[in-house]
Amino acid sequence: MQDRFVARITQVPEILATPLIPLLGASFSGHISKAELENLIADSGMEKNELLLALLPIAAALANPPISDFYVGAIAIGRSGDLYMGANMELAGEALGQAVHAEQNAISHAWLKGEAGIEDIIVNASPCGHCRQFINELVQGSDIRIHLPGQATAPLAHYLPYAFGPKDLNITAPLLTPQSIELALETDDPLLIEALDQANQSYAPYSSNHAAVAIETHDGQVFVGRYAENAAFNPSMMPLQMALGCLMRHNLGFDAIERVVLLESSAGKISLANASVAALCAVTQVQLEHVVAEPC
Ligand SMILES: O=c1ccn([C@H]2C[C@H](O)[C@@H](CO)O2)c(=O)[nH]1
Ligand SMILES: [Zn+2]
Repeated sequence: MQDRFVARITQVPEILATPLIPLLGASFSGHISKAELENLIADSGMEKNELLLALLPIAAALANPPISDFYVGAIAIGRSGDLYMGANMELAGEALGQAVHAEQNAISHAWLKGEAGIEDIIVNASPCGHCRQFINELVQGSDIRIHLPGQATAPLAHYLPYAFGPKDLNITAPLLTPQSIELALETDDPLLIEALDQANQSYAPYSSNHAAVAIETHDGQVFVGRYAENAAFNPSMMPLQMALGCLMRHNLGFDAIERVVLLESSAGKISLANASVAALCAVTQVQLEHVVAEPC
């Protein structure tokens, strides 16, 4: 079991901790497959919703909150039935607006793994207004079931009545709808090719700035983030933060970073370069490589 789970596992009921511990080895990064979940239900004898809430201390253990020291854990359940954990990530020394909420990290985790819909979100603290707004941007967002400790499960519409959302801006394909953008770039650099592939799956209906970040670590691993815009603009999730969230889930420190590429469209009404440089400076001295690709 990884060190970060040692203290947290004591908060998990023993009937669940026993079958869970073998999953929390070195490679665990917050993903539990549907089959693994079914085994946990069978082995623990716990009811599913009770078990999901009982997993939250493990999700919270993925957090990196150097400013607040407040650990938020979230779990998104994809249409496939797989579980995707996420936790809050704060960038020490940078503007608070550069932080990522646990719910956003869990949702982006599911998106990066190919989920085209989310059925349930489980969180250990009441989701803030910004997260409710972010969830409302998702495919069938108002129907997503929200599970909180001590509360009856209710759809997002209960937590965000009279919502503002994509439809107000005439956008009919919400976030998680598979995207197939066609940006092109002449390159044989594998990191740029990965960034291009991810940018082509990014969600930018408001600015047309299809964008992605690819991070290479010293040991050659690659972590990616796609831009995910929100109708209310400010809750949008930046690709750099999404990729840093992957590093965090994989238990890697920011000192593992070797290269960072931001690739964005030449057709965008905005650029994420300045904001990304500011966020990146907070975590590493590695310089941002900024590449612009042309729509085909
Ligand atoms: O819905 C919420 C509310 C807050 N936080 C995080 C953000 C920040 O890191 C810390 C304090 O607000 O908690 C979340 O992750 N989700
Ligand atoms: Zn929030």
